[in-house]
Amino acid sequence: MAQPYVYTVYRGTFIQTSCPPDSSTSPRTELVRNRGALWVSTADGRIKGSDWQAHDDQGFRALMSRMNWIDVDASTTNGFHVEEIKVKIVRASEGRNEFFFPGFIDTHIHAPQFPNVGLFGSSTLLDWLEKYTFPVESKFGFQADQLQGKNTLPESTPASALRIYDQVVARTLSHGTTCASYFATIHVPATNALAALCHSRGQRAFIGRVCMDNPDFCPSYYKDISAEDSLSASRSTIDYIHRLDPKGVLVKPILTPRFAPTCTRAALEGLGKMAAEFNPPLHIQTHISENTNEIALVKELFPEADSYAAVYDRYDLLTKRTILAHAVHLTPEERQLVRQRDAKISHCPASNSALGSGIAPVRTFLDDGIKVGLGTDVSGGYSPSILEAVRQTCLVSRLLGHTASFKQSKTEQVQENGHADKKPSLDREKLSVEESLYLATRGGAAVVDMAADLGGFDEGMIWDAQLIELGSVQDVTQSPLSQQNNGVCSLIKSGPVGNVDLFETETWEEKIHKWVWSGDDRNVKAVWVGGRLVHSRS
Ligand SMILES: O=c1[nH]c(=O)c2nc[nH]c2[nH]1
Repeated sequence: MAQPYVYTVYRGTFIQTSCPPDSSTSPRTELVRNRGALWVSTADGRIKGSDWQAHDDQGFRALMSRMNWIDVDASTTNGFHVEEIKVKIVRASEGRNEFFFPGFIDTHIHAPQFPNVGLFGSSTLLDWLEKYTFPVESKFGFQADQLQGKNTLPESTPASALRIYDQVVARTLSHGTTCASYFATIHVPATNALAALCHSRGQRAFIGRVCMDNPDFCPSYYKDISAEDSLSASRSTIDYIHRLDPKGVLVKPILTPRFAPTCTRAALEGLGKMAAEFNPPLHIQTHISENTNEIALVKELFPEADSYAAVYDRYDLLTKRTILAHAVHLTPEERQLVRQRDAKISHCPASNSALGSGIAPVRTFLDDGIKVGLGTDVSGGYSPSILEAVRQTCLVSRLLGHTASFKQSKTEQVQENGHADKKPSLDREKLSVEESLYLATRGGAAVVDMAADLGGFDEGMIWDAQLIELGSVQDVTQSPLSQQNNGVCSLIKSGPVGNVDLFETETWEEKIHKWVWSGDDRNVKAVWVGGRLVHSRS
């Protein structure tokens, strides 16, 4: 039987990001590396302390003895003294280039679209929704005609839906995603099942039942019956999640008007009121200004509003707990409104490229003081990996300054104000690896309103973390080629992991760059959420 222990003590290298990549006046975002020990309470999963002197065996022994700790795996029952505190030790190997890194936060992902990963052809947002997305999401509940003559209750969930939800949670965990803000579907039972799966697998999650009650936009086979029905269905998932996790330790509800075109005014109004009813007010997530045809449609559907952002604001849906996905084409006035309301932006570069939506001006958001995190946006996005989102964030930021619309907006600013907002320079728009990693961790934490708890290794933060293994230089003495002579072909335990090739000529910062550009889930050796081991690569 496992022996109880008070702390888990993590030993090895810890890497995290430092200051936010906002404004030219603040210091550059950097990676911070510490070597030593950090301990986490098994009672609440929070970081209780660290000792960077304990980076070698002598320093670690000194720490163990100073703290009166005893290794639970090395101790025997009769060797234990009352005053000793039992700890479990988890070690990151130097030789294998292992390090602890904060868990990734996916601020925008559609769980039911997981079967469509990689399927989007050459569609753009509105036709993609019709052709790929609504059909796959509609299968998460039973239609009335499917129920006829069958012994199936309308409140049940198809087995295939449960399988997909289980798969998406397992897959994102394996990529180091410790927290995700999920869009589910309109179906209450399946949405509740997603919440229960995250809870049992141990992934931190925001779960949103999607509201879509506008009969003029939503397909007849996939829509809420009415605004009233939409609100009461949302309320029932909220109640369920509050019963499942009363303190919201791991799983929380999030109101999810899909986007303005799918919602009637009555539904938007009801959702804004519902968010404010709770203390603290509920989180909200939606899409905004992803695609130019979508923006034109919103203008047509809501002629009374000055802008797309103003539609949400009108119904009190722009709050400090609101996550706005995409925001590719926001106007300066909309950005100002978003900033005033302290609403947050989920940047989804893979999806924006895949659906040809455009390039979001992340540097401008940050200059404006808007908080930004990263989203995979499965399945507009083709990958469930936030590491891929980090890569794409860097890449698209290098192209932004070259686009005609970007150059045009800067020219217009000069014509209007006599100067551009910031000196237009191609380099200015570029986001570095360090900045993108910041957005994937601390940035995401701010977007889900948990900046004090997640995204780093500060004392008091929750241990949501991943153990990354880059591997080592290929050991030629172990290669099958070198062993041909004696006919032995043993398993190679040294050498690279996945696609990351190291030559030991790299600085530690360069190793991180190699991880970002060439790494994947093969490099994720273990993942913890709230101190609980929730994934390990076997
Ligand atoms: O990328 C997106 N994915 C969606 O499912 C969606 N719905 C509205 N707007 C959307 N954008």
